Amino acid sequence: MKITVVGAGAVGASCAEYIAIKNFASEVVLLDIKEGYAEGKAMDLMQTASLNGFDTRIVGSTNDYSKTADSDICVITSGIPRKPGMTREELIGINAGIVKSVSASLIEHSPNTIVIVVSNPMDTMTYLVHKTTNLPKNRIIGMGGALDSARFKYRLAEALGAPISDVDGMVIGGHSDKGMVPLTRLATRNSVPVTEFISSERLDQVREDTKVGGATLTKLLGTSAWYAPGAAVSGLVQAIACDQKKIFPCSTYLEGEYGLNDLCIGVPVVLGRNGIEKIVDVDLNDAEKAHMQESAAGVSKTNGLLEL
Ligand SMILES: NC(=O)C1=CN([C@@H]2O[C@H](COP(=O)(O)OP(=O)(O)OC[C@H]3O[C@@H](n4cnc5c(N)ncnc54)[C@H](O)[C@@H]3O)[C@@H](O)[C@H]2O)C=CC1
Ligand SMILES: O=C([O-])CC(=O)C(=O)O
Repeated sequence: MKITVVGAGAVGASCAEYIAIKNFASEVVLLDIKEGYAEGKAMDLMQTASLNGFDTRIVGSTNDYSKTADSDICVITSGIPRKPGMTREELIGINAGIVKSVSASLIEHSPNTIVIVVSNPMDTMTYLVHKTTNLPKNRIIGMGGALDSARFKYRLAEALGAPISDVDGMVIGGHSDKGMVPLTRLATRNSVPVTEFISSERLDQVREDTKVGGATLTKLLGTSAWYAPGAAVSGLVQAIACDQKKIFPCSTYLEGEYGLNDLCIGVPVVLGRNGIEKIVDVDLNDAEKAHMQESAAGVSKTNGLLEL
């Protein structure tokens, strides 16, 4: 199993590290445009192999796509991150050009690959890959909901005073400060609805804290987060590589599902060897449907800024 990660920055390197530590891939190619940077990160990571007990070979490349040839899965993290006070949508001007050229180069060398898009604004970048490449839609996956759901579980556990392993919950919708739809109604603590344990006011606070999860970290760090994003990507990569058939909320191209059309947005999907193997239809109530519609309107507005 060969995996390429483009962008050897904070998220790309974290992603390569988690993939290697999980030890399911034979090779990870890290590629960056900055001279020597990916080679340096790859060497540093390889020097953790005997310490962390993995056999995955991590190879660095300065913009040489021949090294990525025949990758089973390609992850795109190249592009600029936001600074405190910015929205993800403000990154579109620079990142659209990067994602368009990187995806074309990747597919030229790995025509059968599955692409995971991470660069922001992620739903719009996923849509861009859908519109500008000939990959089938099951092989274009946007990562956002897996991370947002992990943050939701962190906030739920905090509010419940429970271990994170006891809580379950999912965030669908757009990967943006306003567009996320944390499904509080369906969140559980060991199968019991969380509403049995906390007030609706506290649950509203969990929802709001989850939605601004990325912005909160960006304010603290001066740039956006990387550990949880890297771990979330590695979860998707593993589900595909190991044909796990796990459900994650991912950004995918919708054609009528959830009443939405012609956009990529986060909905639950089954991930396996063929990428997105099924879109799971969750029965939403009227308020949740309205939040999804609002979220979709925001994503479509950003998509409208693309020069396609
Ligand atoms: N979807 C999600 O949940 C998340 C998305 N992100 C996004 O991921 C992206 C990367 O974030 P970080 O790793 O923190 O940024 P970073 O600045 O640490 O790394 C980005 C890397 O991309 C490289 N790069 C730029 N143009 C390139 C090109 N044409 N070809 C190859 N490499 C190129 C840069 O040299 C840099 O090393 C940002 O757009 C950020 O907003 C970050 C966290 C979560
Ligand atoms: O907040 C950001 O800009 C990066 C990101 O998407 C996240 O961490 O959720």
